[in-house]
Formats: sequence, C-alpha cells, structure tokens
Amino acid sequence: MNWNRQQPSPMPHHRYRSVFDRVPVVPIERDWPNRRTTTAPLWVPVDLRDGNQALAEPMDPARKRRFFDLLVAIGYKEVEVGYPSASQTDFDFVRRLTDVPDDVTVVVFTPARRALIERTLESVRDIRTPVVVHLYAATAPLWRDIVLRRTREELTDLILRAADDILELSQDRDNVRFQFSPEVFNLTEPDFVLDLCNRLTTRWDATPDRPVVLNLPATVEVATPNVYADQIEHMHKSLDRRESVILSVHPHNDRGTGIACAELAVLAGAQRVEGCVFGNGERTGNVDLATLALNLYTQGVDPMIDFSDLDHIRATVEYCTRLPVPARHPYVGDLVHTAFSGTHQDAIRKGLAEHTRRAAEAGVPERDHPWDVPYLPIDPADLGRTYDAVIRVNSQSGKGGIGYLLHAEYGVKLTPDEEADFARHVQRHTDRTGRETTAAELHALYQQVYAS
Ligand SMILES: CC(=O)SCCNC(=O)CCNC(=O)[C@H](O)C(C)(C)COP(=O)(O)OP(=O)(O)OC[C@H]1O[C@@H](n2cnc3c(N)ncnc32)[C@H](O)[C@@H]1OP(=O)(O)O
Ligand SMILES: CC(C)C(=O)C(=O)O
Repeated sequence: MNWNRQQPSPMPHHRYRSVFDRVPVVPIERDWPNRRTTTAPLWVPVDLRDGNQALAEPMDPARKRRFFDLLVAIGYKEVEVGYPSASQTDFDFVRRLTDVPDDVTVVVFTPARRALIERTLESVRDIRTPVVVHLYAATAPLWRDIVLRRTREELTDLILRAADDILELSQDRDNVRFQFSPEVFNLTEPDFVLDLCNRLTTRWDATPDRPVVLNLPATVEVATPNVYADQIEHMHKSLDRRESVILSVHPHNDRGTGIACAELAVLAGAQRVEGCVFGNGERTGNVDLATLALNLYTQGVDPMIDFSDLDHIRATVEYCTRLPVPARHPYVGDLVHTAFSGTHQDAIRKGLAEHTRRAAEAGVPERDHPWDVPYLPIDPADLGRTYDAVIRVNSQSGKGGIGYLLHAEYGVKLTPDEEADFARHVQRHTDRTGRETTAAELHALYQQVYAS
C-alpha cells in the first residue's frame, strides 16, 4: 500500500541552494552535542541599535532612555546603545548617557569609515564607564562582490585600517574596549574569517585583562542550527589568543530557529549572546533574549536577568518599539499559559491540586516547591502572572475545566456527577454560540440550569 501520496509542488525550489553549496563547512570533531549549559552566557541586548534600525519609526530619545533604563533595571550589564553616526538622534542619545552605572558597559556600533568612526568616538567622549566600540563589515563573498566590491585582500585592508583608526582615536581612553563583527559570518569562508579575526586580535592586542569581543553573526539565517554550532565550535577551537577573546554570537531568525542557533552556539563555545528582548529586529527579528533566558530558567539555571514582572517589561518594550507581542509568543504572549482544550484543562487542574498538596506535605510555600504541572512548563506566578487565565472554556473544553473555573471564580464546588451533567449543558451552549464562555457566563448558565 502506498501511504505517501505527496506530490511534487509546482514551486521552483531549483532556484535555491543548500548552505553546503554556498560556503565550505569545515568538518569538525564536534563536542557541542555532549555538552550542557549550566550557567547563563553574557547577554547583550541590541534593541537600541539592531532592533531600532528595524522599526518604521525609530525610537525617539525618550523611548530609548526608557528602554535603556528598563534593561539596566532588570540586570543587563552590557547594552548596545546605538549607531551614533546614523542620525543626530542616535548621536545625541549616546552623548547624554553620562550617568550609566559603573558596572554597565555601553556598546556603540560603527562601520569601517574613518569619518563615521570619528563621530562614534565623539559620541562617547564624556562617558567614563566602560565602553565597547563595535566595528562591523560584511565578509561573505556575495557582499564582498556586489555590495563592497572588494577582494578579500582589499576588504582585509579596509577593516585593519578601521581598526587602526579606532585604536588611534581611543588611545587615551582606558575605559574603551573593542569588538569586531564579520557580518554574515555564517556565509563567509572559514579560512578567511579566521584569519581576519586573528589579525584583529593582534592589531588590538587582545589580553585577558582587555579582551576583544569577536561577534560571529548569523546575519541572515541560512542553515539548520547544527551547522551554525559547528561553525562556532570551529572558531572556538581555532582562534588565536582564545583566552583574550570573548566569543559572541548574534543570531537572526529567518528560518525561525534563532533560539536553537543561540542555544547550540553556547554549547559550542560562545560566551556572549546578542539579541533583542522579545526578538524585534530586521526581517523576522534578532534572537529573542527573553525566551533564551527563560529557557535556561526552566532548566533550573539562573538567567541572571529578572523577568519576574514580565508584563511590565512587555508593556515597556511595546511602548518603545510600537510593536505588539503576539499572543503565542513564548512565555509572554497572552495565551501561552492558557488551555481551552478539555484534556489539557483536566491535567492542569489535577496538576495544580497536586502541587498544592505536595507543598503542604513538604511544609514549604507553594512558590518554593519544585514545579511539575502538566502542560505548564513554567509557573505563571514566577513571571508575575496569576492563574486566572490558565483555564478558559469553549466548545473544546470538558467537565474538568468547567468545574475548575466555577470553583476558582465562584467557589461553586460540583461533585463529579454534577460536573458531567453541567458540562453537557455548557457543550450545547458553546456549540450554539461558537464562542468562548466567560466564567461569569458559566455561572449564569449554572444558575439558570439548576434554578429550582
Ligand atoms: C547587519 C547590520 O545590522 S549592519 C547595520 C545596518 N544599520 C544601518 O545601516 C543603520 C544606520 N545606517 C546609516 O545611517 C547609513 O547607512 C550610514 C550613515 C551608515 C551610511 O550612509 P550613506 O553614506 O548614505 O551610505 P548608504 O547607507 O547608502 O550605505 C552604503 C555604503 O556603505 C558601504 N558600507 C556598507 N557597510 C559598510 C561597512 N561596514 N563599513 C564601511 N562601509 C560600508 C557600502 O559599500 C556603500 O558604499 P558605496 O556607496 O561606496 O557603495
Ligand atoms: C553586524 C552585526 C552584529 C549585525 O547586526 C548582524 O550581522 O546582523
């Protein structure tokens, strides 16, 4: 019997090439599949630069400042604050950042052009706290050939001259460190990008006390995450002065696997991750730092960032970016802690009751007891949320969810037989209306049905 009846699609897939035909992927003895992540990497939000450049209306200074203050308040210790040579707004915002806490590093982003480097360094002239000057240039062949129109040698020359300019213009500034990003690292020949990175750490004289950040972006995501992990592990194992380099990654999300790329890259040796708090950024966005942090949290690892008031963080980010967070967004979306379906509701209800029972038995507050509730990978209360939205009723629901809601909202406790009977009435009602039934409507229906 032929169970596979799929037909070739009419779409011209022959126009596209596998990543393995676009860039040499060095075969490596990979260690990353056997590793575990037990500590948080250094997080660097780039919302004020990469996120900002993706907005139809870039943030005004007030919005930028509000975003910056939020990032610092929740625990980020390094923040990319802008592209100061891009606009007067960006420049002025950075110029005014003279009250940054001592333990927070600001990163400023610049292309490899002397005049723009001068402007960038001018923007941080009065900042006494740590500063990273972040130089970027595209290194992948497609960009070299058609955008920059330079050979490998010419591009190396351009980048090293820019590195020298940065060195010269910051020579009396002890608080300045350096970062380089070979843009579209993931489509760049490994020998070329390795050579370039090594030349930069030599030129900038990277030391353990004054490490250079080498940030290897998947500027446009083009491969499955294991390929990116291999590329990162190759660099991790091959770079000169490794102990004087902070190896950083900067995934985008074109294939929807930015999170996986970052997680595997950390296993592969990356120490630092750049992204945006809820994944804003060019096209499908930068990697989502909130999801990455909370993924760690749900493995029992301290993310080192405080997401315990997630709705406040979300409201601030939505205000600053003018972009709504979708209902299904991991951890923070309106519907991510909600079950409409009957068997899930039943499991959650039993799981919550069992959680309460076990905590009491152990003699610890419920908020301290290990969390193990079916279908809820995280306790909504840990994110500052209530259990109000955990169960909602429509035609997909069953007696368990209906009973839970009536009890939780109105203190009406039904016996199992009563629940089963009332659920039949609710089912008829939800089938007829086709809508969700609120707790209030449920209660009204209950009173109507059992009035006498
Ligand atoms: C992956 C990333 O996120 S990279 C960051 C992208 N972000 C931004 O572009 C936002 C801010 N940018 C800007 O405000 C402007 O692009 C500026 C001020 C930097 C430059 O503006 P303009 O001088 O008008 O140039 P334009 O925007 O057209 O950029 C194209 C030029 O930059 C060159 N260029 C591109 N990247 C780089 C780089 N990293 N270093 C040096 N030159 C570069 C291109 O080759 C091109 O030069 P050409 O005109 O000689 O062909
Ligand atoms: C140049 C860098 C860091 C970048 O924004 C990207 O490649 O997406």
